[in-house]
Amino acid sequence: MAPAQPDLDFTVVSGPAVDVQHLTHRYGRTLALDDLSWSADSAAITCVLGPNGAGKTTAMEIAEGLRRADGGSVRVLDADPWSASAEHRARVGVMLQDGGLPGSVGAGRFLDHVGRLVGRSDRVPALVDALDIGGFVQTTVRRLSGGQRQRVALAAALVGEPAVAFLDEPTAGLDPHARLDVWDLIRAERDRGCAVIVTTHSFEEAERLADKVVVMAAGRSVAEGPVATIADGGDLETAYFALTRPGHTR
Ligand SMILES: Nc1ncnc2c1ncn2[C@@H]1O[C@H](COP(=O)(O)OP(=O)(O)OP(=O)(O)O)[C@@H](O)[C@H]1O
Repeated sequence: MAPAQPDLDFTVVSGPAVDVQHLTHRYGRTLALDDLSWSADSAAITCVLGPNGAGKTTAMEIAEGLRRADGGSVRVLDADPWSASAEHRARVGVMLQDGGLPGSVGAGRFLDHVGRLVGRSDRVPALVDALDIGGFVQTTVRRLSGGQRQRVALAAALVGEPAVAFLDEPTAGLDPHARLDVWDLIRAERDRGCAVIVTTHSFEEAERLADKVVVMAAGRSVAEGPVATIADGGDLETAYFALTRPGHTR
């Protein structure tokens, strides 16, 4: 459960940390988002589930301020992420699906660089420890395994102690130990007050982590709520298949 009193000051934010309302987005003739609405609270983990192509990454990119929606609105920490200030962006952590890390830089050097950039070098050692990065800090990013690279990308997303963190499939391809480390870290971020938004294809991950689940299909939200509410006495997997089968409507 989320703690009642997070230790960060979020007094400037009223309502949800992330509020997506009636978003639409097209890529040419592909309708990627079709009247999508959902929200995510501070001090809570929101897991976004949905089939390939459901629009999860598109919605995240819009909320991160990397892409502009065709219609609808998105508010992150009470600001429009597309036109938000540098100060706002510094409060938002982003872990992209393909990492976006510089290949020729050592993992430790890269994290040190990001830590200095956001003025939180002090956070780097704890993240290196929590994600078991110590064994490969000297290795250049391009020589890291996929799972190691992912852990570095996650550390980089969290080093600034963000108020909102968007994590796109943070545990995909990780070994079971690393996955537990990442889950513990995500819970710790939630417990200090962060709104953590995680896209995943893992029912186990959603069941173990989520304070709230958003199920997307064909560019829309087809269910939103705690796992127990969505599963409705059954399991999440069964509910998911019923909600996301082709032709399903709310
Ligand atoms: N840059 C792009 N150009 C054209 N079409 C795109 C682009 N990005 C996404 N799409 C299309 O938009 C739709 C939504 O894609 P998106 O990547 O948002 O889905 P997703 O739910 O994140 O999928 P996955 O689970 O595979 O990561 C898909 O039909 C996809 O082919």
